[in-house]
Amino acid sequence: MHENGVGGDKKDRGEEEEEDPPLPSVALADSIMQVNADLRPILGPQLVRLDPMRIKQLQDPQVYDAIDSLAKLSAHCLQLRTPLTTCEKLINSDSTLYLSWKYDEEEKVSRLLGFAKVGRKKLFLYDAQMQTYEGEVLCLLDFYVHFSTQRQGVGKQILDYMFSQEHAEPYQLALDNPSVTLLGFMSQKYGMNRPVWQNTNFVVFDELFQSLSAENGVEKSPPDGWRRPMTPRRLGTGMTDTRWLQHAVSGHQSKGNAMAAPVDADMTPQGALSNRAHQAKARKAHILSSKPLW
Ligand SMILES: CC(=O)SCCNC(=O)CCNC(=O)[C@H](O)C(C)(C)COP(=O)(O)OP(=O)(O)OC[C@H]1O[C@@H](n2cnc3c(N)ncnc32)[C@H](O)[C@@H]1OP(=O)(O)O
Repeated sequence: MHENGVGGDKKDRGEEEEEDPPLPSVALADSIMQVNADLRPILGPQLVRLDPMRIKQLQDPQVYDAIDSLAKLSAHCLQLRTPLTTCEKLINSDSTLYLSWKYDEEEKVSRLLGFAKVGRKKLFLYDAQMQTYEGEVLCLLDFYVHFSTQRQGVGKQILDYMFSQEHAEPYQLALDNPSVTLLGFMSQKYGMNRPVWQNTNFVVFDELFQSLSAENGVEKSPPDGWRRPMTPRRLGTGMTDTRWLQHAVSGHQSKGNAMAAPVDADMTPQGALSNRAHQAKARKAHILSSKPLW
């Protein structure tokens, strides 16, 4: 987690270039996100907002285990050694978990389908013209839908609910080191197809900066907590490219990559297997070598 709010070192996400153990089988993975109880009295609706206080109040080891297990699958999918999300970490954080789950009346079990973890972070950002911005941004820190349930609309339901609860629009969301799948999802489901990579590995969308710029010749005032330097500093040539992760992990290994979104996913085995920490380093090296910063 990035307690300093500026992206942080990827080491704290547990990213390693070591080989990971094989993915759990579908049967095992199915059983670990399942709770043999009716969680309706505990969780309430099937889309639920769990802030740290609410998670603490759950006081239900079965629910904690199920959430932790789903978060482990998320980490495994992204080739991270350590999960980004655990109930214990959540209780001691200022992040919020949005959880989708359902009760199976026939089998009398509750199943966790997916989650999104978000938090507000103070970020230092560049737009595509290398103007600098500083502000508190809603960040998507971990997002996963169980692989048996992907591409059935659950992810969109979770984010729609999250946006309504956080009173935010999709363009106001920053993505923490997103996968190609997530970039495709944001493009396809929310029309967000102009990502601006930050050297902290966060991605924001160009629309965020557009929303702050002049409209009809009138400068819009920035939202609360935002400031833009009065004299924007121009760095280098003043231009930067939209950068895509060339070899990013593209969702679950058992799923196809075809999508109707303009995302340049690498389909080679090397691309699929290489991990995001490596790409982040390569991208940073490219930025530093090709664009003089001062
Ligand atoms: C900041 C971070 O958390 S980065 C990590 C993001 N998480 C991951 O990449 C983990 C693996 N992927 C997932 O868990 C899920 O696919 C999520 C969370 C990205 C999306 O959840 P879903 O329930 O699948 O989303 P939903 O069904 O609403 O939308 C599906 C869209 O997502 C994208 N998508 C989902 N899975 C895939 C895939 N395997 N290949 C390509 N695109 C995909 C596509 O745009 C797809 O639209 P389409 O099916 O019409 O082509």
